Order: sequence, then structure tokens, then C-alpha cells
Amino acid sequence: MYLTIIVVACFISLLVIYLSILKSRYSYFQCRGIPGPSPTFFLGHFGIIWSTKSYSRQLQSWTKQFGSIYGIFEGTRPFYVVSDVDFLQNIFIHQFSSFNSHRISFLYKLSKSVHLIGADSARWHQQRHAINPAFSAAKLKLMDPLIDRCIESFIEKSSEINQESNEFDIYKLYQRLTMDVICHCAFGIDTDMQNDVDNEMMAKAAVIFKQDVERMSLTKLSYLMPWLTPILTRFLLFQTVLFHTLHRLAPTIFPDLTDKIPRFWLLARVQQVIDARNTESGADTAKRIDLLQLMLDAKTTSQHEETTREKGLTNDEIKANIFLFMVAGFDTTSTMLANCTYVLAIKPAIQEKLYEEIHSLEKDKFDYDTITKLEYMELFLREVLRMYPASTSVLTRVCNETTTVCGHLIEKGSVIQTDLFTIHYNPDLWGPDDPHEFVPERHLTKRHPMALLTFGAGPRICIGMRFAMMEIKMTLARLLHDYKILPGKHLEEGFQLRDGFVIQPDAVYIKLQKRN
Ligand code: HEM
Repeated sequence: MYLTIIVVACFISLLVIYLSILKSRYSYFQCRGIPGPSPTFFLGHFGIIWSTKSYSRQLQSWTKQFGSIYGIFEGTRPFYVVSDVDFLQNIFIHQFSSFNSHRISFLYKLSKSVHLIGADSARWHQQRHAINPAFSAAKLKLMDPLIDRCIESFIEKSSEINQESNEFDIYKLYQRLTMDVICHCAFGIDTDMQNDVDNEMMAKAAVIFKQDVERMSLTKLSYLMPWLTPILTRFLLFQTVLFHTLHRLAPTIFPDLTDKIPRFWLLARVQQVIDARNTESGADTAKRIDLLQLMLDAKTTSQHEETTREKGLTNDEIKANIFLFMVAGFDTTSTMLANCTYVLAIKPAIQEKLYEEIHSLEKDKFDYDTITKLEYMELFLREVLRMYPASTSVLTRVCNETTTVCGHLIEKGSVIQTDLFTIHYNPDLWGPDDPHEFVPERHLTKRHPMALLTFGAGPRICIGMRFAMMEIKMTLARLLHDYKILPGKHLEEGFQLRDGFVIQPDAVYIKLQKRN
């Protein structure tokens, strides 16, 4: 009897302590004089965020109410939502050492094969240092014939489909194009996604892109109760090892996870390509110019990778990063191409100006050197990047040591989330022309270094930015050289932007008219 009373009393006391800690966490912003909407107990503001259709619009609407720096809670974790560009410049650039990681699901960090987006501090630094040279201008120049081959196939397919229909969704063809480009340039494998529509790689990748890891229940649980993360991590690792062992012991009863889980399937394909490379002669590998080979060249030669490597990448890191390039480069780049095409279809005068510039080069092939001469194309793309940025949720930083930024004391563990749309549509940053109007020439004026954030900023800026811009410019130059883009009947209906990890339209319906 006494024992029961003691147990119940202990339980109630612990519950009261836990609840009062939760409550006191919610005074975090109030104590610092930072405004914000009122939190809901336990969920903070993430009940609203998880149920809203558009994360970006929700942030923007709170910004209108609470200003350029305000506070919300993810569970009890403080989340600063910021559209003050000077404050962000400190976070992303000047005080990078105190804010060097993304806020990202623990599911990306499960194994030792953490990739660039998931890596923190020293591990990120080592990887970035090793991978940066693979994206240099000199290396990209070598890759342009690979990209050109994929564009050729894209143009042929577009022309074929265009002849068969009154309008077609070019976004689908862009997705196949960017997947082809990634396969050629990252894996070094010859694919033909335009014609091989049932390609297994494309199908597996499509499943991966549909999964929004940030909205998975396990991710939400770990955000709400961060202390659960190590337990969840161990549980998932144990589960994977258990399934692999069971499959080895009784393959007929327990299926191979590699076939069941698309991510494992893709990683296994990367491993096969790496194995094939390891058996190639030195002369053959010397001829290869893809990202995989460049990373293999930067690989550590040590047997005891974790303890003795200094600058190289481990085998697992190479695999994880090749996988990441696929995920990070496919959807973003095809979406940017789709957004550009939408604008070209509704702005014929801008399209003609671009055509004139492309035509003046007197070329019908566009390589790295040629596209760098297209000045108006650069302005046009920047304006598309401003008005239709690809992702808000990736633009975060976690505070890894308590510090003061612009007079605000920010505690270790807090998250900084950029309110990208407010910045990109801010008339003080982008005037005097109305930011809701599409005006490429506004980029001739020097702007604040944090005014355009589609690729992020600071040391963690998108590593594939130059690669993506090269691919987009080469594709548009070739398309506009051969065709005039006309709006399809269902263009506006299809161009409904959905806000997931990438902000993307449903479809871009157009018609192509051959130029003489
Ligand atoms: C139009 C296309 C693209 C857009 C809009 C885009 C956007 C972004 C953004 C916003 C970030 C976060 C930057 C930050 O936190 O400051 C990022 C990071 C990254 N992107 Fe891209 N990206 C694109 C294409 C690519 C391509 C083609 C690749 C690779 C082939 C790539 C690989 C990466 C990687 C590896 C990171 C992580 C960098 C790090 O944390 O050090 N991206 N990207």
C-alpha cells in the first residue's frame, strides 16, 4: 500500500516537474522581448505548421503580424523566424562558426554515411573541402558534353511529343532531363530517361522524392521530444541490422531490404558502380570526368578511415553524397526549368529579347564558355529565382554555441528559419520596381548580399549552384534557339505551386513553334 502511494507520488511529482519545465520553456521569447504568436502546449506552433498547406505562406503571414524577427516553438525548441537581412548576414556568414549546421531530420543522420546536408561542424568541413573542387568551373567545363548529350535527347523528345499534341507538360520532360544529367555527371552511367520511361532508377527516385522526410511521424516525434532521438536512432539501426541478418539466414521468408527500400536500392547501385571503377585500369579512370570519379580521387587511402583521415572522403561518404546529389539536383533543377518556361510562355517580349541574345551568338550548340556570354539570360534567371524560389524549409541554421547576434542572446540548440518570400518580395530590398512584377533589369542594380537567397548563402551555400545554372542555361538556350514557347490552354490551371521540401508546380502546359 505504502509502496503504491510512493510510486504514484513520484510519478505525479515527475509529471509536474516535466510540465513546469515545458511551461517555462514557453517564456523563452517573452523574456527576450521577442514577439510571436501564442504557442499551444506541447506542440508549440508545429500543430499549425504541420497542418498548413503552405509553410512559406504561413511564415510570411506571421511576419506581417510580428515583424522581421519573431519567435515560434517546435515543441519547446525556440525557432527564430527572420526576414531581417543584416541579422541573417551575421548568422549565415559573419558568425558561421556558431551556426554551422542545418536543422534536419535525424533520419538523414542515421548511419556513418552522413552526407553534406546532414553533416555538422568538423565532419561537414572535411567533406565540403574534399568535394568543392569537383564543382569548380574547370571541372564543369569538362562535363558540358555530357549535359549536351542529355539536352539533345530532351529536344528530340519534346519535338516528337509536340507534333503529336495540342499542348504538353514540359515539366515531365525536364524531370527526365535532370535525372539523365545527374546519372551521366554524378554516376557516370549512360541513361536515356526520355525514351526509357519505365527506367527503374527513375521509378525508385520518384518514390524517394514523394516521401517528405520532414513530415514523417518519427521526424515529428524527434522534433517534439529531442531526448527521444538517440533511442529512435538505436532502434532503427537495430531494426536494419536485424532484417539484414534474418534475410541472410532465411532469404525466402525475409525479403531483401535492398529491393524493398528505394534508398537502399540506389545506394547499392552506387556501390556497384564504385566496385566497377575499382577494377578499371588507371588509364580508363583517368579519362572519366564525372563527380563520382572526382570524389574517388579525393578518397582516403587509409585503412583506418575514421581515425587517420585528414582531407579525404570515406567510401560511405562518397556513396551518401552521390545519393544526395541525385536528391538535391534532380527536383530543384527541373522545377527551376519549369518555372522559367512558365514565365517565358506568358511573357513573349522577354522571350524575344532572350532569343535575340542567343541568336546573336551565331551558334547552335551551347557549351560552358558560350552560355557565360549570355548577360540577359543571367538577369532573367535571377528574376525567376527571386520570384519562384525552390525551397524555404532548407534555409535554416542551428545555433551550436550560445552567442549574441545584433543584440539578441541566442541559446545553443535554437533554430533560425529564413522567411524567404518576405525577403524576395520586400520593396525596400528590390524596389523601385514593384517586386510583384517580373523585371529582370532590377538585377543590374547592386542589392543587399542577403537579398537573393534561392541557393542559400555563406560557406554552406548550395555546392551545385554553378552546375545547376550551367544546366539550366544550356537547356533554355538550346530550346529557345530552335523553338518559340507558346502558352498551352491549361497553362494557368497546371501552374499551381505546391509547397513541399521543393516548391513546385503541378504541370507546365505549353506548345512549341519551330523557328526558321
Ligand atoms: C536550381 C537548382 C538548385 C537550387 C535552387 C538549390 C538550392 C539549395 C539550397 C537553398 C541549399 C541550402 C543552402 C544553405 O543552407 O545556405 C542547397 C544546398 C545544397 N545543394 Fe543545392 N540547389 C540546386 C541544385 C543543386 C544541384 C544540381 C546539386 C548537386 C549536383 C546540389 C547540391 C547541394 C548540396 C550538396 C547542398 C548542401 C551544401 C552544404 O550543406 O554544404 N544542389 N541547395
